[in-house]
Amino acid sequence: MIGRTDVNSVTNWNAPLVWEGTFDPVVIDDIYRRMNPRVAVVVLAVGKYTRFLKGFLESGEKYFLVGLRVTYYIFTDNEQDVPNVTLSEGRKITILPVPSAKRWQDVVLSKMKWATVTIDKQIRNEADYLFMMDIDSVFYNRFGAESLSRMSAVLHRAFYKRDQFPYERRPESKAYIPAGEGDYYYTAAVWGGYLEDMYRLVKYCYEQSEEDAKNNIEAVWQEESHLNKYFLYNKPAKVLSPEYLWSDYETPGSDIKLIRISQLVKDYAEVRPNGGQ
Ligand SMILES: CC(=O)N[C@H]1[C@@H](OP(=O)(O)OP(=O)(O)OC[C@H]2O[C@@H](n3ccc(=O)[nH]c3=O)[C@H](O)[C@@H]2O)O[C@H](CO)[C@H](O)[C@@H]1O
Ligand SMILES: [Mn+2]
Repeated sequence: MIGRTDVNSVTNWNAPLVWEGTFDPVVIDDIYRRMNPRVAVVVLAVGKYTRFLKGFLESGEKYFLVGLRVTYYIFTDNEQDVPNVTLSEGRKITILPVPSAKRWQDVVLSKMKWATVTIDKQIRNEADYLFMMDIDSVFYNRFGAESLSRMSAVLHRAFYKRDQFPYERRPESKAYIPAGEGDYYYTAAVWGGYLEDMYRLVKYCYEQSEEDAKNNIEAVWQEESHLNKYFLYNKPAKVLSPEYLWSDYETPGSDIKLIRISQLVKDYAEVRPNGGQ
């Protein structure tokens, strides 16, 4: 392995910043397969978003933590639409019913509530690591054990080359970050870590957004704004490059050697209950 000289492979707080070429997949896989951790993946598929389940699960079986134990926790208001996907050994699906919603904003915020409640009730006894993921995504390449840590966050592809970030700037919101602060902007569409650390964080996002709701305010990027505030003051143990969440809307530059997951192109107005971006 030669390493990389065209990108930073460490953050300014000395956490690893993971890019293709900065780790040896064979060595990492060997270490983690011996430890054999149980990994939970929490996804919501509410309303028309059940259409994304098939592609997500089938590609996940090909590329996501292959050889490790994975349970997909699918929160949906439409159980009948969950496809029958053949899973590899040691992997399973758990379906959890949630109510339908009138606003997409309520769905994305409710991720934090359902994750908190279900970790308490069930997942705590079934997993060592937990990932939160958007369902409108497909795996294109290896997303392996190099992604695991106490807390791993993914750089948002639209902001990793910038120094201006779309944080919540209204002091009235719990997600408020003052101007001039902040080192990175992370996506809320993929993040993961040790079960108990993730529990603390999803609960934090849930409670902060509840506080905001009481004060009649909603953070500019919903749960993503609260997540970014948490990570500003509680640095992730590992940062994953935008390889770990790209988007089919955009062609990557030469620093992205491969795309591991990508968000699909979708008709926002058609797929969301209340339309809109
Ligand atoms: C790449 C990225 O940064 N993505 C973020 C961005 O995503 P997107 O604009 O891609 O949001 P989105 O429409 O994918 O919604 C996020 C997720 O919520 C679920 N869902 C949403 C609506 C619905 O009617 N039914 C349903 O199941 C589903 O799992 C979906 O993947 O903005 C969202 C809201 O601020 C979240 O922060 C996402 O993580
Ligand atoms: Mn999405």
